[in-house]
Amino acid sequence: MTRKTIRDIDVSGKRVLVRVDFNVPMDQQGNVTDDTRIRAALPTIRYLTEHKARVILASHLGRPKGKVDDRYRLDPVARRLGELLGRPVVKVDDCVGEEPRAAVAKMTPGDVLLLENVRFHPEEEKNDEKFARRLADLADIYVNDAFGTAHRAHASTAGVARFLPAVAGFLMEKEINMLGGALENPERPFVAILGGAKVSDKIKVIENLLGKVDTLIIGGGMANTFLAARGYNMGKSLLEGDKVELAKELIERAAGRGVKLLLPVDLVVAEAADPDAQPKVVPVDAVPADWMALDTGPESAAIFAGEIKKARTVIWNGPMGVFEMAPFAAGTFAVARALAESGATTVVGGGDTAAAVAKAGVAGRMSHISTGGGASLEFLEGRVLPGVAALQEA
Ligand SMILES: Nc1ncnc2c1ncn2[C@@H]1O[C@H](COP(=O)(O)OP(=O)(O)OP(=O)(O)O)[C@@H](O)[C@H]1O
Ligand SMILES: O=C(O)[C@H](O)COP(=O)(O)O
Repeated sequence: MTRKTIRDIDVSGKRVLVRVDFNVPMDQQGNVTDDTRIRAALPTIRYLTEHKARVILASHLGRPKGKVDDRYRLDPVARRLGELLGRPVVKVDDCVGEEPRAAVAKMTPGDVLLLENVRFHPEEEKNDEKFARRLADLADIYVNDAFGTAHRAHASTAGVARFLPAVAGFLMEKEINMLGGALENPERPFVAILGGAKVSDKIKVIENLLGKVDTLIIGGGMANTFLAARGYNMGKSLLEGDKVELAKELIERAAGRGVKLLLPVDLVVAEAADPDAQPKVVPVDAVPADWMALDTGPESAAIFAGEIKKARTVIWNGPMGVFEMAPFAAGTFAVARALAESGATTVVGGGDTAAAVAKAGVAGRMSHISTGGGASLEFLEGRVLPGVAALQEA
């Protein structure tokens, strides 16, 4: 799945429309509270400005449902981007029509312009051809650097590529190389760790990974359904009763394929998911009827860490417990530290998992933290993302 990138084309003097994913969290006052995704797009923007392109950035923010909504305007993003670039970023109040056209006409090589939220137009999410053409009319070249939105077949992520030479930015390239490299060509042993709340979100990911990994570690809320499939009583734990049969099948499939499947052997349980709860550690066969499992226990964490340290490639999606609450964070932090110390190629996906790695203080020690939530999950399912498929093959 190799795609052409901005290195492969001449951008000098050209108007380059760059789809970025500036869908970032903001506070009530409209300040960007986490600029990770803006920083992640800087290498592409800097390369283009240094190579004298006219850089026209497009993004969505939130889900304004096809209408102008002041809460989802991109002005705070333009301010933050200007600070990070150390140069002014012109922001216009629409993404198509007269105002953007006039602003683009005024640009000189090396300038950066940010268009308004593309989702203020209902045509964006419908991947409307006319709307895609109107976006394309602003530019000579299209660059997709929005990996986080590459699983959406929208006008600015896919449709526009029909009308312009379409290549990947550096973030898109890195995401494809790191996630794709781990999946397609991993150094072995290859270990995948899945956690988070629910099995149902990640069934296709499990199925795809079972054909690729040497070891699959399952923790977090989703482990409860697997433990129930093994016959344990999970008390009041979060559990998907309708997925227990499927979990049994997946356990059998792992065995049939020679994949080592590791589930927790002990759990941190409490009467409620409460930061002031008085938790205790129990073996998996001793969850009290009125209690719930909220973290992977210390013995499990040690077993998981031992397996991770033997690995050469590790993919991780989904925390091992309710890490947002201190009494239930130890399992997740232990796994994060094991990745940091493993010496393996470590690829982390998912918004909550990325937050957990940062909270554990080891974000800088991962090989790659994906900027995609849904996009990284769909990638791990083995799907070709529409935003990637639309780009020219290398
Ligand atoms: N044992 C558990 N019981 C209940 N909830 C749990 C348990 N273990 C983990 N969780 C919850 O799972 C959530 C994270 O799961 P999710 O699958 O959404 O992760 P992610 O894929 O990294 O994040 P995102 O979906 O935001 O990209 C966390 O909020 C965490 O509290
Ligand atoms: O944050 C994300 O996952 C992406 O920006 C996509 O947003 P969406 O789920 O609203 O399409």
